[in-house]
Amino acid sequence: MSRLKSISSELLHIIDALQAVTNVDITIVDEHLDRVVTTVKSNIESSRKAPVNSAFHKCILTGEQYFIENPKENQMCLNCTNSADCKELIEFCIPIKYNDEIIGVLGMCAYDEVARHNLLLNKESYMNFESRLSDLISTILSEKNTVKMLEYRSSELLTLINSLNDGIIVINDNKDIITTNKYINEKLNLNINNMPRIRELLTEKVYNKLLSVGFNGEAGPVKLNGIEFVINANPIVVKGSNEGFVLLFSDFNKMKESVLESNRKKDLITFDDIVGESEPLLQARREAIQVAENDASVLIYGETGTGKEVFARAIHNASSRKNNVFMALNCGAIPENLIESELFGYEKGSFTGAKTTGKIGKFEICKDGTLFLDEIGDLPFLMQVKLNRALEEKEIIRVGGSIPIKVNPRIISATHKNLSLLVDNNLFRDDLYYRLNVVPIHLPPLRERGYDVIILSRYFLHHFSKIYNKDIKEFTAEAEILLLNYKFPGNIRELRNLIEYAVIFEENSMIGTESIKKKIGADSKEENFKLADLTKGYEKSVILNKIKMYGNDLEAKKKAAKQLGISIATLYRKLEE
Ligand SMILES: Nc1ncnc2c1ncn2[C@@H]1O[C@H](COP(=O)(O)OP(=O)(O)OP(=O)(O)O)[C@@H](O)[C@H]1O
Repeated sequence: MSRLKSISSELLHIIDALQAVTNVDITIVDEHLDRVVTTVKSNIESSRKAPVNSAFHKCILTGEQYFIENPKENQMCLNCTNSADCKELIEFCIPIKYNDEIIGVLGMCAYDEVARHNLLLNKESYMNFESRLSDLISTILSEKNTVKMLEYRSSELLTLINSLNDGIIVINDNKDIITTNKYINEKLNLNINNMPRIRELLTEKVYNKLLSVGFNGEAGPVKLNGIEFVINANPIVVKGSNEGFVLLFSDFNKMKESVLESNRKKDLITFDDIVGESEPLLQARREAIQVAENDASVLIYGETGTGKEVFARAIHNASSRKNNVFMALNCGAIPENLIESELFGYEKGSFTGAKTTGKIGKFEICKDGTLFLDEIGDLPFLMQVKLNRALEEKEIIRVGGSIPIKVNPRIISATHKNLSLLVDNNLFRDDLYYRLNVVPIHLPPLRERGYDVIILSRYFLHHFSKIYNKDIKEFTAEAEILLLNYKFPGNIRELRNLIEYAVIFEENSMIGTESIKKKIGADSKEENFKLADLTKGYEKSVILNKIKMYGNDLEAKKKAAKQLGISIATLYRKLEE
């Protein structure tokens, strides 16, 4: 549709008014010569296109005005396709411009002598009318565009809020419901023709909570129509004044479920995923399996990278809480002033930098799940008091809030520090220590796990070969000896990174010492690689391999020793070297 046609009703008003003043007939055609509006009553005149090569046509082509006093004889009209039937006694064509473009023509035509006389008399003033006419039409078109844009934006917004998987309720300053989306209508059985007031929809407690924060913050979870919602209110501010509020209703269980889902996807770790056969690891594994079933607090001791979080996840996944959330918080990695809000959440605006909506803390998110507090030895003293109180009373209060919230997460904590020493030196509260240390589990460092280094190395080799699409299936004997002799201060994490590196850079079909040395060369001590040490390490790995094959009891070990042609005493001595 041409631009002029899109404003035809407005144009009709204009030409009616013009005709009343000028007493001449007025026609407006668009750039295709289609008549958009006309005051000419004759059906034939008003319905057909303006003729080709007419003054209208030329006006569109040139953008010039044409005043034709004697249409029948004028040179201009000679080629006009309508010249034979033309009934006009005089004609004046003014181009209509919009953004410097000719989008049509306004034509004034007289069909009787009185009108002709009128037009002639006012010729000068009509000639000056062009720019005002264009201005008028530009204004109408711009307004039309704005309205169109607003209509588009509003249906765009409506489509957007209706496609959300959260509920939206918009209320005005009087707290009347103005707009709702499809989701909340369905979940709360709302009828758009008979909306309750927001106060009737929410519980009194939640309504008052939102009111107390000026409908600019979070409330809930609240059960509405059987669903638990967390409500986030935000003001709609127009030129500095509050015109209403948008309330976002999020399904609390879905929020929890999404954390669960990401946990599940990330690593559904079970005890079967804990690789290793050394006695200290098996011992820790046995204890963890035993304690997993009940809700006792577990404190896992171990150096960095020994698998404390892996154990915590395996315990959670073997417990009755496995279908609830598991969350980890590294108490040593979070600035002291943020730990409390991370653990307990905060109300809107409780501190500089706090989100305007407030935030749920980890305690609340995994209130029925497991909270893993890593590096618990780094928890600031004041937070130890608060944590102890939360565990004792099974409730928390958000930072900046006053309402107690019931929570009951299982706590698994971990540390690489000697907590009882910290307690002796008054650096860790004893009451919290006893609460957390119900079942202590000690994870051995890799250097005390003997042949596990090789088992883990092979496990990671297989894992990364698949990931990097490499056909590397084993290590050379020298590479295994090198691994057995290295001390791995970063434990399993370091070993894992080392094997990943070696898989990426190895060009042969077996991982050799070169790829490994490239990574640990700087950290490893030269003497580790003296021939005597390498031989010892190799002997040990061969013996451990046999033990793995025959078993760990005395009879099996005797059999292994016989196979290797050494006495049982030599076997033990070589294992201890
Ligand atoms: N028994 C295991 N079998 C396989 N992989 C393991 C095992 N234990 C740990 N890992 C891997 O080693 C890395 C370190 O493990 P994790 O993060 O659990 O250690 P951590 O003791 O919690 O470390 P930190 O004290 O630094 O937080 C991870 O990549 C983990 O997947």
